[in-house]
Amino acid sequence: MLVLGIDSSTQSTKALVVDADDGEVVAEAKASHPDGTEVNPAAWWDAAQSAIAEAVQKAPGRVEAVSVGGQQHGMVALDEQGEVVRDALLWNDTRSAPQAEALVERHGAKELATRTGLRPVASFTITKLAWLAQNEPANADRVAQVLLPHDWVGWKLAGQPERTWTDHGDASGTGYYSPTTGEWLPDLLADALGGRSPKLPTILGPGEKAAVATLPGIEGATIGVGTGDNMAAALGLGLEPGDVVVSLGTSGAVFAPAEQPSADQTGTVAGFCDATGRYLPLVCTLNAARVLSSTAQMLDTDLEGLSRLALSAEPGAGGLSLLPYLEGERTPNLPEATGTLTGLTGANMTPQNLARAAVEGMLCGMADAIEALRDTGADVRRVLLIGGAARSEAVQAIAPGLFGVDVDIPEPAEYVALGAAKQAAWAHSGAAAPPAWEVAGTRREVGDDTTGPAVRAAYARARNQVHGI
Ligand SMILES: Nc1ncnc2c1ncn2[C@@H]1O[C@H](COP(=O)(O)OP(=O)(O)O)[C@@H](O)[C@H]1O
Ligand SMILES: O=C(CO)[C@@H](O)[C@H](O)COP(=O)(O)O
Repeated sequence: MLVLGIDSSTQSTKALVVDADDGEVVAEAKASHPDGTEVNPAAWWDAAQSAIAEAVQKAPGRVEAVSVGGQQHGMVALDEQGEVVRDALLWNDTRSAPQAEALVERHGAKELATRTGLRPVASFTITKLAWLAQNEPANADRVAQVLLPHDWVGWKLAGQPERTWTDHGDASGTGYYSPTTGEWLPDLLADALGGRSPKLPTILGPGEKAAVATLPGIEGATIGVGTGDNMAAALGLGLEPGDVVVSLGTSGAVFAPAEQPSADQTGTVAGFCDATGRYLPLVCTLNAARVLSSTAQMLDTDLEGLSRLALSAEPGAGGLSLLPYLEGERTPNLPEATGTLTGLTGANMTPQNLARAAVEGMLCGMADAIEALRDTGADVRRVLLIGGAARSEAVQAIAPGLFGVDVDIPEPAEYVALGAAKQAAWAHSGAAAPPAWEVAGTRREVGDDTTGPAVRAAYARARNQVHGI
């Protein structure tokens, strides 16, 4: 039996057709999304249709089930007719930072963390709705329903039926959901939206069937509940206790499976749910893969060239440290920040050192995130490195020393789409648990580079010097 997994992430939609017996990928396709932090969801739908049509056309048989993993938190506001009220504000749009602060002031960080598992930052949906209410009240008046990106794409696959739905994983990134009760918190939603109370999607359980597809090429296929992209990656990787994932896409996301919900009132660790009925504490930065592509552009080279340059420099980049806050930052919470390069001298200002500082700077943020997870009780026995920038040889070689732990690099693959495919197979089977597919070709890089702590200390000094933290 064939199943289809969709990853509707920040930069693109990926579609994988997978053999449900063993998880083998038999066909795949990809279509780009526009740049920017506000996007008309129609662009995701165009990309989904194109990637699905191509993948299905290459597939050796009929697709029986489909599921969508999507970039988390994006605000998809719909009117009474089901039309989008305005472009979606994405997880990496920082305009709602003042509204995040105001929510914390009004309710208190402890109360919000206890109720929602989160301390609001600009990424979370609730702050975007508060921004809408304050800045575009006429649009806020038209909001009849709020969905997340994966909810919306799944609903389009089903031909926009009366019922909308979501899952616990993606719901846990809104700021108006309780990970402890598994229910919406409509009072917080109404509070953010200036007293307005739009409808919310039905929250379905992890392996449930949500609907049936109407899209030509996959008509009649079972639609699984879908989830956030990080929850889908966790499902695709089949994580064990002691595993921590570092996902280097547009965002740098670090997460680990957990049996209990978490509530970090400092806001470093977001207390999300996963896609299996458990939990997924997660630390996220706004600056990962694009730090490397921007640096490559600055050095007039490509991503392979950047990797070669970085590997030809000494650890520590001759004394350069890059604070890579190119898009502002979420962790640490510095929405207005820009990037900073410190330690420049006439001798160290080489392309090699600049390339190395970019890779080290991005990875130092991930190393801090691993430590933050450890501080909340996560048992870090190995790190799995995934996402677009995990394909970089320099990243693969430099990460273990900075993380101070062995790093496993699974065969480069689309683990979000694979997790979505697994969820589709689960929904179609009606089984109590998802299928256990093996992750292909994992390679280990050993974390025994003794220069890592000094590089991290230099990075921490630079951050303290520039931002006082
Ligand atoms: N070999 C590579 N080295 C560094 N970055 C890479 C490499 N291959 C892909 N990328 C980067 O990965 C990013 C896309 O990763 P992906 O995980 O698909 O992102 P997202 O899920 O946010 O859409 C792009 O920014 C791209 O430049
Ligand atoms: O905001 C978060 C997690 O809280 C991001 O991880 C988004 O879910 C986007 O993911 P990518 O497109 O970068 O994979």
